[in-house]
Amino acid sequence: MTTSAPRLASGNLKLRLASVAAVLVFAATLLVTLSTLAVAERGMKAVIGDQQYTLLSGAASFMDDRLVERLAQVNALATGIPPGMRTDWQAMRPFLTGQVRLWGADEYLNIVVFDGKGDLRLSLRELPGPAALNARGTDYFERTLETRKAAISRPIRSRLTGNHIVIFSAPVLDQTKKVVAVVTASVDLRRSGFLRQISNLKPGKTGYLFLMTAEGVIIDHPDETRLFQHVGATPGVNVGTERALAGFEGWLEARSKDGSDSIYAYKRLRATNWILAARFPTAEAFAPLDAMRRNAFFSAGGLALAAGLLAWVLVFQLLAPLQSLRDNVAAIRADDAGIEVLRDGRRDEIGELGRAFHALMAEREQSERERAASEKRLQLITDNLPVLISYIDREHCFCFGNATYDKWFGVTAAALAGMPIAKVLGEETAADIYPYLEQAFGGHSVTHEVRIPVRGDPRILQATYIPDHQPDGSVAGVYSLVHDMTHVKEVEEQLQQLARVDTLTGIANRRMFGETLHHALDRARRSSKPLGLAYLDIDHFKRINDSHGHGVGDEVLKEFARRLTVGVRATDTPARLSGDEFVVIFEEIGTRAEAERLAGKIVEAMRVPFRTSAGLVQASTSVGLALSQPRLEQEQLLAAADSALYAAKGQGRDGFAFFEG
Ligand SMILES: Nc1nc2c(ncn2[C@@H]2O[C@H](COP(=O)(O)OP(=O)(O)OP(=O)(O)O)[C@@H](O)[C@H]2O)c(=O)[nH]1
Repeated sequence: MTTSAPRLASGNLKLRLASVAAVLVFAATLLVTLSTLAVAERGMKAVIGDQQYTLLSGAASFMDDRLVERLAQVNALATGIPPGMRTDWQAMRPFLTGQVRLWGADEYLNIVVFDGKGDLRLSLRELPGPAALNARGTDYFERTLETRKAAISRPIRSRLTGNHIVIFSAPVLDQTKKVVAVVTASVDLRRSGFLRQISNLKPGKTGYLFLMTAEGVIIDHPDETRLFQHVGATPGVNVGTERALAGFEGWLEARSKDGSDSIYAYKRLRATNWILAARFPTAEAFAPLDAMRRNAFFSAGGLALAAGLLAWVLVFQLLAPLQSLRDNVAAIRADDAGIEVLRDGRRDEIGELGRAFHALMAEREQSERERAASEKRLQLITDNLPVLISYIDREHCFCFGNATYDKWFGVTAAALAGMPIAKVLGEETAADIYPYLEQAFGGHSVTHEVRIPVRGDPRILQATYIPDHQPDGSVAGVYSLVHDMTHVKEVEEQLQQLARVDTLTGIANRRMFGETLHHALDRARRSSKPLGLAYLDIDHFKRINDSHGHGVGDEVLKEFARRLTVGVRATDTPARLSGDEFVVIFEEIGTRAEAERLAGKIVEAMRVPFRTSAGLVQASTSVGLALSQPRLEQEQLLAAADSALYAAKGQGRDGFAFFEG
């Protein structure tokens, strides 16, 4: 098992997953809490806003009631003036005083009566200013005159007293419904208890109510400098008030001109169309909410932290089996444990994973065993083959080699790995085989022979190089198969030798005769010394065969060849051409006489009876002689000798004849 493979990842994944789960749970809890808080805040704002508006509506209704009540009161005073008294200012005073006393209230600053032209006719209280006053041009007087109905003035700063007042006016009509007098009752807005009462409704400690006309003139405001000022007189914009002037009623959140956020509520008075407004600074309104938010934030944070921690612990525990699976796999890889530890896992997906691993590794181990066995078999075969098997890389070094290298060169397989060819086979041999190797690296299978001494014994080896082609077409290395051809070569040589020797007689056969004659003729031409050729045939050999059998015939042939061999010079070559036909090449014969002498010697030698298994056999031979000439071809020389033989036969056999060209 290899140990160079990358190590298994450490337990970071478990830690990371647990941390991610913890952070997610923490974030989710915090998010849920904060969004719930946001919803609660919105709800609370609505509650506060609605509450403000309800209170304001109550106050407005209260003011309306008071205004209408007073208007009715003044109207009742005016219409209650007896007909004879309507322009009798003197008589009117005690009447009015009596009536006002009846009301039992001190709510009016003064009751003043103007005539139809607007001139002041009667004042129940003493006026601090000039006695001559005219009401023409005032909004309440003109409106009363015009509508002949009771009216409420816009808020006014009294020219007489400097008080902030409103005036309730009612017409006094004569029988012709003409306005003959206008009764007015002035009310000090701020002292009458009319605003004071509603100011008790101010929201919180920093909130307040304010009142303005439909046109935006401030009637009541805690900041006295703004009284009777238009709202626009203070720089800045209050969106709420702008909208209220445009007709909005209800509550909203807006930024005040001083820059702080507030809840504003607006309600119009029915009697005067004035706008009663409440401002409740958000800072105070939501102070409890802020505390609540802080508390909620901390408790949510705590809760989220606890939940996150819990998630962390749970995920850590859930992943523990995965950790143990990882540890088991690591132990298996380190050979500290067998794969069996994976089999008996939990009954869940991780256990499944372990069992799947086990199955996979069992299959792997099985195929590993099979591969090892097959490799062993192959190793056994290759190591016992009388063949060198190796793989040579591009650096001309052996990558591996079989045991034959050890047997032949004394280099073990372990020592061979990485060893250069030159070191194993010798520099010279290596130089001889490099060209063939290069061809193999070029992508071609190559076979060549090489002579290498193996354990001191010169051997002829045949090497075959097979390129190891890669998928990309390159050649990574070369498989080398080398076998010893020495014995084959020897046999081959023997065979070749055999092919040149006559098997029956052991002298040269026709083939060797042809080769020898060829070379002998060359030599004869170079030395200018002619050679002689004798063509021999055993006389009536058929008869010997016929009378003694073929075996005896063979014995005669063998003896004939032997006598021929011993009867000639070492430089001469006797050969059997076929059947009972023989030839002898006499090199450097010199003369015809010499040739005839030799032929005569042969004829003589063959007359001696042949000792055979069938007893002595008498035989003789006829010889045809020819001498080579410079321009005479081999075939012509042979034909000449044959022709001479024919002549010798014709002359009665047992003798020789010379070719007479
Ligand atoms: N025993 C034996 N006989 C052979 C062999 N080769 C050829 N013969 C026989 O040798 C005889 C040769 O006969 P020929 O050369 O035609 O005639 P011959 O009887 O020698 O007569 P002449 O040549 O006219 O003197 C034939 O009968 C062949 O069958 C052989 O290897 N062994």
